[in-house]
Amino acid sequence: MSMSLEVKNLSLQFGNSYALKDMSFQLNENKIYGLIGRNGAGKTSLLSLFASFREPTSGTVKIAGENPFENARIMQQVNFIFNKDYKDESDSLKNYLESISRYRPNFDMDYANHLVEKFKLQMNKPIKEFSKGMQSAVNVTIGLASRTPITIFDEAYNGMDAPTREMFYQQLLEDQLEHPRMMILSTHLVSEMEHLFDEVLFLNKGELILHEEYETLVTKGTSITGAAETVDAFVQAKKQLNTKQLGNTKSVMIYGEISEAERKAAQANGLELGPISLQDLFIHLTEGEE
Ligand SMILES: Nc1ncnc2c1ncn2[C@@H]1O[C@H](COP(=O)(O)OP(=O)(O)OP(=O)(O)O)[C@@H](O)[C@H]1O
Repeated sequence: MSMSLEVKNLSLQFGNSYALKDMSFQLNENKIYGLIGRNGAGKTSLLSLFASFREPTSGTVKIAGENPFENARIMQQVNFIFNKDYKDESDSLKNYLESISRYRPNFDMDYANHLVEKFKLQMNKPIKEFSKGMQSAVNVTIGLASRTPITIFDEAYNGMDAPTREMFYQQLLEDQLEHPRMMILSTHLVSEMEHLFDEVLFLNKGELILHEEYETLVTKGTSITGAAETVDAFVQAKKQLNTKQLGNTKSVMIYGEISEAERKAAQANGLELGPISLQDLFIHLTEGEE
């Protein structure tokens, strides 16, 4: 079964307000997608439609060509990892992992044990007694060890400290090499996660404002620095994201292709061209009036 995920003219309303507006895109198997957006942009709403937690108001989601809603065969192919509330979970981690392994056909218990050791979790302790960061490590262990063809991590790092997050990223990349699957990672932690992404989707106020390969995206963002008039002349026909000026020196972030001829002309005119980070692109492409 080919694990593509196709979204067409998708909208989701809560009452009169749109959480998602007329979105269309396609995701393909075995790639890692970064789903990036500010608070309230619609990330969880979108992911909950993939996980069949609700139905769209209009438009369609198709997974492997089928509507996933109340479709057990398709839902077995999707694993939605979110910040679950474990306050009533008195099962030990060991029992909990065993019960999950029964309905996740690719679940690898040896690998789960390896992750439990890496994350320094106690197998015999009730999950409700774990700290917040440890509960997130439990979620990540389940998400990785289940090896589900579509694995979704919705801000799965919640409460994890920096070394634990780093371990998560490293395990994810290593396991993806051996057992490729489609992964969707929603996050605000753009700078520390960007190295994971094959493709990036930016959501802003319920709209998909950009879907691009990571490598292409970062080459499209450029900072232009130099004498104010020369910078102004160069950027006037470009999409400008942010401007800073100190005396007569100006620096403008732009987004878009720059031809080799333009690059040479800019340098001949004394302008400096530099890369801008995905974090900067995120901040400046999604800012604006609230
Ligand atoms: N159950 C709900 N009822 C009403 N409105 C909702 C509901 N769930 C989400 N919304 C609204 O939909 C919009 C998108 O919310 P969503 O949780 O999808 O954003 P998000 O990008 O995941 O945000 P965050 O990064 O803060 O988790 C917000 O305006 C939110 O208030």
